[in-house]
Amino acid sequence: MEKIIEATDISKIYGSHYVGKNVTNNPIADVFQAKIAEVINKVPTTVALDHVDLTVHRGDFVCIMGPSGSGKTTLLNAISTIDPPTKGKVLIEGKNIKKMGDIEIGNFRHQYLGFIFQKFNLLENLTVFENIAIPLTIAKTSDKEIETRIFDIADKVGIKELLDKYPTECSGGQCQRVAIARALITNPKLIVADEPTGNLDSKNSHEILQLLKKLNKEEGVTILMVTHDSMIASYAKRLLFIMDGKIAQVLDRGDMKQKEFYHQIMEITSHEAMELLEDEE
Ligand SMILES: Nc1ncnc2c1ncn2[C@@H]1O[C@H](COP(=O)(O)OP(=O)(O)OP(=O)(O)O)[C@@H](O)[C@H]1O
Repeated sequence: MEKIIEATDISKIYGSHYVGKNVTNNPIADVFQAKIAEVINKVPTTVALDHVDLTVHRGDFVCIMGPSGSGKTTLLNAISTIDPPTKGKVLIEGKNIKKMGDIEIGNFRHQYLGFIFQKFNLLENLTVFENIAIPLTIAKTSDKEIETRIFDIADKVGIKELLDKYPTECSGGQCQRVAIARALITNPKLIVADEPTGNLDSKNSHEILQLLKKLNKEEGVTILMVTHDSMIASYAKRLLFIMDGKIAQVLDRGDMKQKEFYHQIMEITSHEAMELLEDEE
């Protein structure tokens, strides 16, 4: 199967160690540099990702779960060009993202990736139509094509009647559908979703996941999603549990029914929760 993402041995270290180099031949500058090193090195380093390997194939629906601070968002950002890893290699469609310049990264994101965030990130002074059109306008797509594509995608995600409204006139669930339409409008190879239902109630969360599932099944859209919610995670085909920056466990759904998969996920997450509880006296 075709590989969309191949991340090999990636690590992310925040607050890296700085060594002042006495290369200036200027004693005042050298003292100044040593002082800077001293201050910077007081900031503790965090190993947010620790030698992680991850491969995502075309048509996958992968979910990343794990406790708060375990490195879920860092992993998502590291493999989606938002914040590259400190060490290791990330290939998207065979292209090494570390070797790209800013302009190339911008074009690459536009061409290959669609982002969905918890906070929707819609522009409030633009209509729903205009919000979805943003990526196409930037790519100088003709007005006629923009219209055709927006009507098509609006139909697929169920927001045809909202196109003339402003985001402030839409509900949370509707706003997330708009954000999904905007993410899909360029036909990206990969949808990257960070807690896409974090701002929604459970009914809307399930509707959004049904939509993502349908897009994955019927349109072959590849999805990589972070969630802390076991029920939401049970929509995925593969689950990665991350712990202290490492992939601690991988769970494949295979032929399992969603309920059965959910029970397996619950078993793992409740075990984690149990470890946080103190024994009774
Ligand atoms: N920009 C940053 N600078 C320094 N440390 C950071 C930065 N971003 C994240 N971290 C640290 O890296 C670790 C992983 O953070 P990350 O946001 O990936 O966790 P997470 O699993 O997504 O957490 P949550 O579920 O709470 O959103 C944490 O210890 C966090 O404090």
